Amino acid sequence: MTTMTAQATTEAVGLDAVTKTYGAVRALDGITWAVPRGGFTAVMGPSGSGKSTFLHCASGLDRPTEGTVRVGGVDLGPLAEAKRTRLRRERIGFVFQAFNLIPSMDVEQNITLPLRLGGTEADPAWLAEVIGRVGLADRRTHRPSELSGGQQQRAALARALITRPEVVFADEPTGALDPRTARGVLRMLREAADLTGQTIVLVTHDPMAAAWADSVVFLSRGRIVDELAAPTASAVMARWETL
Ligand SMILES: Nc1ncnc2c1ncn2[C@@H]1O[C@H](COP(=O)(O)OP(=O)(O)OP(=O)(O)O)[C@@H](O)[C@H]1O
Repeated sequence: MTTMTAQATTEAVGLDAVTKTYGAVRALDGITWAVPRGGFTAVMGPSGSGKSTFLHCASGLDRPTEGTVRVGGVDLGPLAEAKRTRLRRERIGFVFQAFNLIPSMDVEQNITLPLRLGGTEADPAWLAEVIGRVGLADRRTHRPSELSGGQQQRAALARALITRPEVVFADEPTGALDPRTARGVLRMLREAADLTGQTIVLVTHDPMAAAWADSVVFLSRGRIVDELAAPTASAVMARWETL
C-alpha cells in the first residue's frame, strides 16, 4: 500500500512489462516506464515503432496483451469496461491529429461535450478561462466548418482540458498545422503542464515539437531505446538519425 501511494504521487501513468501483440507482430515489447506527474514528455520513433499502440494502451483505450498499466495509481487491468471508460473520461484528455469535432455542434458545445457525457455541466468561469486560453472567445457559437484548422485544433485542445484531466495524451496534434499555429498549440500544452500541473504525453514525428517537452522517449520496434532530457530540436534530430 505504501508503494502504491509513493507511485501515485510521482507517476501519472505507469507501465510494467507491457506487451501488445497483433498476431505475430509485437507492437509493444515489454515496456516499463513511469510517466512523471506534471511533466511534459514527448514520444518519438519511426513509423511502425509502436507509438500509437503505446498511447492507446497507456491511456486505457486498449488493453495490453501482457503487463500492467496504472493511471493515477489505479491498475486498469481488473477494471470492467464501464469503469475504465469512466476513469478515462474523468482523468484523461485526448487530442488527435484529426480534430474529431462534432460538425453539428458549435465550439462551446464541442468543448463541453465530455462534461455532458459525464453528466455534469461546465463551470462558467472555468469554461471562459479555457476558451480564453485557446483564443476562441469570439468563436463560441461557430461550427467547426467555420473555423480554420488551427482554430479547430485549439477547440479540440480546450475539449481535452475542460474536465481538468490529470493526463493529456496528444497524438500528432500539430501534424496538420502550419508552423506558427503549431507553436501556439504546443505553447498551450506547455502551459497546461506549467500552470495547472497537468501531465502531457505528446506523440510526434517533429523534433521542433518534441523540443517543447521536458524529455523525449524514443521507441524502436516496440521498445524504449533511449530518453533525452531537456531536449533541443538538434539533439532530438541527432538521436533520431541513429534509430
Ligand atoms: N490493429 C492492428 N492490427 C494489426 N497490426 C497492428 C494494428 N495496430 C498496429 N499494428 C502493428 O503494430 C506495429 C506498431 O504500430 P503503431 O501504429 O503503434 O506504430 P506507430 O509508431 O504509431 O506508427 P506511425 O508513426 O506510422 O503511425 C506496426 O507494425 C503495425 O503494423
